[in-house]
Amino acid sequence: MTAPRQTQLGPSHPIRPDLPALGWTDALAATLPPGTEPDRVSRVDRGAVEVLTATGAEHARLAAPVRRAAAADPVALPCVGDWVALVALPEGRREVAAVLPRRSAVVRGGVSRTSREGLSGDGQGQVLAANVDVVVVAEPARHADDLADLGRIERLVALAWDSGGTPVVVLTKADLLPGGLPQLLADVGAAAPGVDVHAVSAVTGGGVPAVRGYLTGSATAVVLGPSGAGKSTLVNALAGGEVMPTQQVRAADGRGRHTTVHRELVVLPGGGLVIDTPGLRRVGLFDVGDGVDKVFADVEELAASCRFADCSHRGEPGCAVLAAVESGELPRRRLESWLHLQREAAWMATRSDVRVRRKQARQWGSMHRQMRRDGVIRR
Ligand SMILES: Nc1nc2c(ncn2[C@@H]2O[C@H](COP(=O)(O)OP(=O)(O)OP(=O)(O)O)[C@@H](O)[C@H]2O)c(=O)[nH]1
Ligand SMILES: [Zn+2]
Repeated sequence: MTAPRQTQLGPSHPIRPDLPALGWTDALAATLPPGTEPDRVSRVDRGAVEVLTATGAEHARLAAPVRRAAAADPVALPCVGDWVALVALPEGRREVAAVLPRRSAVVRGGVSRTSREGLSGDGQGQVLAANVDVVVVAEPARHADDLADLGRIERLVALAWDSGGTPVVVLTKADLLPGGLPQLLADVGAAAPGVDVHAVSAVTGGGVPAVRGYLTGSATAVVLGPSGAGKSTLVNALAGGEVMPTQQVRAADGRGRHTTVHRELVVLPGGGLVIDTPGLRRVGLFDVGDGVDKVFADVEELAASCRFADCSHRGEPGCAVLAAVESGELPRRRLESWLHLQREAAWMATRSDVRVRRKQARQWGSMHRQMRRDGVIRR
């Protein structure tokens, strides 16, 4: 967190006692437009958000400037975990006048219909969660006959690093793989160097306290992973009760929808917050930073000692990366995964317009100026 700045808040925006528990800080308070009140988005529905208040959840519409900004760039849409500035409307309802600056955001690309190699053709991104401290990458230790998908873990951990949060890999359903766990933990550790890896089981409860350990104070975690990974089950285990319906429960109620539909922010009774998300199918990189380099730090190090600085690691003489593959030190799968994600990251990085707009969306200043022009807020 940057150095908190003391601000003078008028009587129109009193800070309710529950806000710090939701993660409200002096640094955020310093960005709150005059005449507005802060709240944290717990859920997003088409064109409206649900915010957490001292007395429960409240729906709020988006003010015109927010709608316009989102039409130009979906990244500007308020998202679960966002802090928003609300203005009271005459009819007693409240409206989202601005999205406050995000200190972290999990943004995925590749969500548009026009795609090239499965990547977003128009460079638009989608914010999956905002203001998270920890990004839990949930991957089943075992799913049917398959073991955890290391490539999917590498991709999601790269996305997590680029969010500004700290990735943590959680291997779920550990009870389904009693004998093979130590080897799998070692393999996952090698696929995500420098990242904590935990095995959890909702059946035995094992590993859940370790995950809860990340959620002290007002820390916020988001759980990402494929459908059926056990994300909602994990959120319930963390909350110590059925706050999110799981696939099992949804199947039992016979309503036909077995997966989580909304991203939702859950306040944990013992402190901390966790965001449950629907299963992810395709996740493109978007806000490309050094996430891929971090996930493949070991391969980057090897590549630094290739004979040619521009080695493509495809067969040049003196290639240290291929030598490591041949000696068995580096799995070929990991080399392919690295090359693939590097290509994708390079392609996204050429979309400079994306980076510029992304930065704008992070900065609330432009939206604030627009709101003043539109008379949504005074001063
Ligand atoms: N054996 C075992 N089954 C589990 C465990 N965790 C979850 N499951 C089961 O796996 C299924 C999927 O769990 P969910 O929590 O609904 O999965 P999800 O990741 O939230 O799925 P989506 O909502 O579709 O994204 C359910 O039938 C759970 O009972 C576990 O630790 N062990
Ligand atoms: Zn090489």
